[in-house]
Amino acid sequence: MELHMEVSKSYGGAFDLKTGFRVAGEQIGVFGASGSGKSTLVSLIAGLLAPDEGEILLDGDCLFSSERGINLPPQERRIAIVFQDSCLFPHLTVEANLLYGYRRCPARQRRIDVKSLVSVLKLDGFLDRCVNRLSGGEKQRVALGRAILSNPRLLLMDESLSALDDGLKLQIIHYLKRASEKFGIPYIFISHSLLEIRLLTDQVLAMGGGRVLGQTTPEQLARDRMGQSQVGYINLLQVEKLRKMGGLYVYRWGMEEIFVSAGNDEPMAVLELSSRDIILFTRHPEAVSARNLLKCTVMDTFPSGNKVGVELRCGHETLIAEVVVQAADDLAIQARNEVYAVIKASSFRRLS
Ligand SMILES: Nc1ncnc2c1ncn2[C@@H]1O[C@H](COP(=O)(O)OP(=O)(O)OP(=O)(O)O)[C@@H](O)[C@H]1O
Repeated sequence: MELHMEVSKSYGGAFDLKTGFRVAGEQIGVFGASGSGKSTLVSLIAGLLAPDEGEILLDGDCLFSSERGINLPPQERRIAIVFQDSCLFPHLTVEANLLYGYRRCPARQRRIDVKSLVSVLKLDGFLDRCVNRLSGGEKQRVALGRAILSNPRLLLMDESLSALDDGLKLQIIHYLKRASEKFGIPYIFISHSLLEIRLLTDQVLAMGGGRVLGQTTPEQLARDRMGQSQVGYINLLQVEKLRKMGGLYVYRWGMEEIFVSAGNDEPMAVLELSSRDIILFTRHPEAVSARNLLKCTVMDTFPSGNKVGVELRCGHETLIAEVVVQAADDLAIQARNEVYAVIKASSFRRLS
């Protein structure tokens, strides 16, 4: 998918969006603070709003051009949107909701097999049920299914996962990536959650004040924001449960065993760990109360605000820690040094 936008839109002087960018890829994120113009951008792409002037090209096809007098209506753009609120037809069943767009799509354009989509989204058991009797996460899966079945050339998701709890969010993220890859549907995912952007996209447009400020990777964005973020850089650890021991859960993380307070009995989990909760020692610390002591190699350091980020290699895994500039100087932390990372069992948060 390639999108080119060179547009301006003013809400009567209250807010101006003025932006020009070209982005190519299948899993694109739009990240920005509340009020930065993300939803406005989405509405312009979908045709729900018309720019004051400019041009929008999708895969070379003109969706809007003030110069050529082109403004394709939304239904001719073949772009589906999923909002935060699933916006289903309340009087229809799951199946009728799912098939709404599908039936309106000309038979020759239908390339998605309904059965396999229903199975990917794990909606098999719900088809006859009225959507009023579904949980929030189930409704959101139906909304995604309906959007995908409309066979769009592009799927737009505007804060589609914001209202869900972490467990459901991860489940849906998993479905979404599979569905997008399996059916070849590119998406643009809009969020103010860096975590969601990191889990779902591989490149990001950063928005601020009605402008696209730049294009980067989710990883780079997370590193750049580490110093100014209240929560630092959030490491995401894919772990496998080994056993329970003395009130703690023991997980396998790469080649390491880690001790975690907030575990559960699921065999797999994703754990969050803030860069702020990792304490670095240049020599082996004796007698520490923290349950996790990991021997690591410093791979790189990077500035982020008034902090220094430290990229650590721990077996085959990577961790990002942060220290203040003074500490980085005092400890002479630099690439290829060996350090010990000390982490309390209570510092991990379970996402799933
Ligand atoms: N119809 C409108 N008329 C006037 N101002 C508007 C209108 N719609 C949005 N705005 C303003 O435009 C700015 C951008 O709004 P937009 O919804 O695009 O931001 P956003 O980045 O999606 O925010 P959020 O993350 O809070 O949804 C905001 O200041 C908003 O108040």
